[in-house]
Amino acid sequence: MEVLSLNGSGISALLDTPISALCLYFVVLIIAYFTIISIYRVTFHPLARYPGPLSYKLSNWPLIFQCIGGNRHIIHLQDHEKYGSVVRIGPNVLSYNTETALNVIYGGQKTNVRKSEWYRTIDAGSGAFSAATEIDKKKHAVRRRFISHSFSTEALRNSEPFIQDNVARFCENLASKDEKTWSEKKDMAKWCTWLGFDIMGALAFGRPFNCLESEENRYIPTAITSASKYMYYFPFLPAAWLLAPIMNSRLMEYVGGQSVTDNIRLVNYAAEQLQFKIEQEKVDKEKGKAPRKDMLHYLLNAEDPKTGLKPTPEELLADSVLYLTAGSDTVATCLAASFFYLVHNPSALAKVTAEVRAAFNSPEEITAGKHIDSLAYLHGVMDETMRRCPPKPSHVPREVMPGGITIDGEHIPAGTVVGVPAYAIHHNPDCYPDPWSFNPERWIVNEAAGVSAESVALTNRSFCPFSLGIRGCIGKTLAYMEYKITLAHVLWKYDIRQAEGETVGEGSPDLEQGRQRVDEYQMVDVIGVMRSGPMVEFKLAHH
Ligand code: HEM
Repeated sequence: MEVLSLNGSGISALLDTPISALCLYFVVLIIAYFTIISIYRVTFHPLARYPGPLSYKLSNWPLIFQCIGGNRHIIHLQDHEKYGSVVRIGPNVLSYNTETALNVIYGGQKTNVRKSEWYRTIDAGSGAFSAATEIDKKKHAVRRRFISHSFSTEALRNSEPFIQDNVARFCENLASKDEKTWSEKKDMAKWCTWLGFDIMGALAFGRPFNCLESEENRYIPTAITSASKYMYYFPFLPAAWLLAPIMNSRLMEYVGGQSVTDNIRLVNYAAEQLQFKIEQEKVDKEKGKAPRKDMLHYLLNAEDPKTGLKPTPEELLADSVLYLTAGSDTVATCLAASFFYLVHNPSALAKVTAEVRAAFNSPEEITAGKHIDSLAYLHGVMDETMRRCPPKPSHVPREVMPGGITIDGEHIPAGTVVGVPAYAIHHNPDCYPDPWSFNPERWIVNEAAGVSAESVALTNRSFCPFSLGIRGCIGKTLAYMEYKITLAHVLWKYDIRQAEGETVGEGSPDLEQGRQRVDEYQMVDVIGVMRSGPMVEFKLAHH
């Protein structure tokens, strides 16, 4: 009774307090809370001794603005240039740019990290984690086994005709059949995007998206990059995981604008493709017809041999979105960037063209396999492009698990988020001497030209466009296959050049710091990459 009466008097005292005084108490409480947190973060926090700008140590808001601004990769690089090989880029986040850190954080199967909380909200619109966003290591192992069927040797073999067919359409659309004249200029960012998307439509869902010929579905690749922007910054918002259930709601659309709308359109589009594929499989089965063996076929029929589990409908949707996004835009970025670097580096263009034309007598000979794999300069061009323009240029963040890990000789406590931004390490002169030159030769051992086996080994050890280890890209072999078949076909068939007077895709002295190199392909970092140009002309080659 006494307690009740005390509470009663406490409540009545509270009710008697004027609103203005209550507001004041509230404001004082909030200020006190943030002051204490801020002091803790810069003094007693376990990461307090790591260098970095004060604003990064206090909150994640600088990261949020970097994601929205599209310059995160440039800022990471500048921070490393200023503060050294390890920088505190958020209250709880460390960024590294050494090859040793890269291999400790991502490399080994047993590395003591997992994907960070940042991944938790990305697939909220699908109602389940995708294989790429599942944080729990055991659950991820099951999901990886599900999707691995889509990337098996058999699946890759089945993929090649779909790739060849789309590459042939790509080549036909690039130039007229009149061999005497140069074609109209083409914006290769757009054309490579449409190609990447058409290939993924055929490979994943068995459905022609026809972006190379028709406007109808071209809004989807645009929606992918726009939606990425939203998914990029959203997880850094305070209590983002609480907002996850309403991530794709009308309210968020109202607050977050076009990129939220595009995220909804993307998920709906993937759901439609998935439904189409499910029905197609049903009809084929009823008719006793062999199913079309595309990536979704393998996923729909996946069963984990260890647990007997099958993907749930929500997981199928999340992985459909994943295939659509991870598989199309990445390869498209690399292709467009290769065209940029080739037309800006005539000697590299001449060498790779000569290599491809000497290797094949006709386009029909350009197939996946040992012969194309042996073209060292073509590989050098692809790897050098991905070094300069990694399609995921910033952190793919990992959280240290209980027990901590040791990075570059220092113990990092559990709960810390760590990562190596690809763009920063790919331009670290300790790993890549003369990092701002486009130099495919650095990937090819040639003692006479001063490229030693050790330097090529370091070049490879520091290379991470696909990330590494058990959470690295499962589509890497497929991506290389698409990439090299496309480049080889175009270079075999056409002479190419940058359209006269065109600068689309280049940096400029008028732009902000980090975007001033004219010969660097400009990326807007939105998890993936938004890009424009180069503007390229084509002419049939003489054989
Ligand atoms: C040049 C092209 C590509 C690049 C640079 C690339 C890059 C990456 C990177 C960096 C990751 C790790 C992401 C993270 O940790 O957050 C990743 C994961 C993944 N990629 Fe790729 N990717 C490419 C092409 C593809 C293709 C063609 C596919 C096919 C659909 C694909 C499917 C995946 C999947 C399913 C994962 C998640 C793997 C897992 O967590 O187990 N990627 N990719």
